[in-house]
Amino acid sequence: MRSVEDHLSAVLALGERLDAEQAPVGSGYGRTLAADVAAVVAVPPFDNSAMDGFAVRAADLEPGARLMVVGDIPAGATSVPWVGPGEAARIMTGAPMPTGADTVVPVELTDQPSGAADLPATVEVREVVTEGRHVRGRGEDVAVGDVVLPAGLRWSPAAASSAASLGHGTVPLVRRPRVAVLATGSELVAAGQPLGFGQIPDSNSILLAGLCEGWGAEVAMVESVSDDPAHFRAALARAIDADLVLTSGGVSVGAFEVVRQVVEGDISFDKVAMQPGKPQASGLLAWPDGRRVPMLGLPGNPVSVFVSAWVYARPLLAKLGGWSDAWPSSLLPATVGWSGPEGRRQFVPVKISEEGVTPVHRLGSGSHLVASLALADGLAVVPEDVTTVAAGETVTVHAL
Ligand SMILES: Nc1nc2c(c(=O)[nH]1)N[C@H]1C(S)=C(S)[C@@H](COP(=O)(O)OP(=O)(O)OC[C@H]3O[C@@H](n4cnc5c(N)ncnc54)[C@H](O)[C@@H]3O)O[C@H]1N2
Ligand code: MOO
Repeated sequence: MRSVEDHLSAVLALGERLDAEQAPVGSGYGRTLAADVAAVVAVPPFDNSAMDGFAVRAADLEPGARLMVVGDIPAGATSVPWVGPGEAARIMTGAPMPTGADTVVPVELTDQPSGAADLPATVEVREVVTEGRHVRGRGEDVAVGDVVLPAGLRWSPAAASSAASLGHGTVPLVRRPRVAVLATGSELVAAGQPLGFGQIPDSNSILLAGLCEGWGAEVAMVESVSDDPAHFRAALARAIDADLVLTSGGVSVGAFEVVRQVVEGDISFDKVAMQPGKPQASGLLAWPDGRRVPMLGLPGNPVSVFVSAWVYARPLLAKLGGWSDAWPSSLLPATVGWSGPEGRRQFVPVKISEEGVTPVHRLGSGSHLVASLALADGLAVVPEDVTTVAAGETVTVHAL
């Protein structure tokens, strides 16, 4: 049997980071910045006032000083007056500093009323401030040419606002990986539809599509197909634009394993030393146009799908999309004991609480226990050579 690490290496070898394209700064959240972004304008772009008040010369300031008001400077003003000795200009927050002035006295420290008021002829300074106070200098945050956003940054609203402030309208973002999800099984019925004998609701396609979207991929196609090879072949042909094809089911050793029947050869079928998730298919699909596209064939059992997606699909998508595949873990005590298989790494969906971790189902890591998955906020990992976990023992737990 293949180790989890060996299978992960094989999976990660299937793809490279996708190309980047220029995208408007206010779009593409979750995608990865492909190149360093430097400031093309200074931040702030000009000396401006940090307060509503009066721009003055510090040399004129003393309690009770009365200054001549020579102009009004709202934010957005395209010209500014000259402020000479003994003079002041009314100025608003964000407005450009007038030449001659070096300091701003907030309106509250003068004899003038706050709020909408006519421009006064003179202003009396009641409280003195130090030279340069309340002036935001050009480039004091960032100078032109400074690299502020490093390549590899995951795009976010904060990054977008920063890029806009640095003078950019577009930035190079790695293309979002497009995923095609194909759930196989003749027993599958769409969610909410009545079940005939032997039928079950298709939950895997919903699970995989949602997980991939949450990790930052674009789900380009979600289909449920029967175990008829012709149906599966036709569905695969519709997935031709995907960067990753994810299937569920049909990879084991039964008589009607549709995924195996259609793609074995290009795709390899392996037994991986993990539970759940033992049968795994992976490889490059060969499209008629000559392109080779990664495919992961996950086992059909719902918990196997969940675990396999977290352990293999998530890092491969991270590699395609250019973002980090870090998966934080911590050591936490088990609140109850459980057992696991010998020679296979066990992944147990758990609930994390103050006391420690508790399997979300009394049957532990059983691969068909789909209903309680929703309660899991962690995946406990029990090493291959450990077959029992006792209450109070610590286990490694990944956050979900
Ligand atoms: N003789 C052996 N039989 C099996 C072995 C083995 O080693 N020898 N391995 C078992 C393990 S472990 C797993 S996991 C499964 C994987 O089988 P498949 O990937 O071929 O999956 P299916 O047989 O198609 O389905 C398994 C199970 O999951 C249900 N299922 C499938 N698709 C969905 C879906 N979209 N939504 C909800 N549930 C789904 C399906 O009805 C089956 O109950 O093989 C074991 N057998
Ligand atoms: O390995 Mo299967 O994935 O136990 O259920």
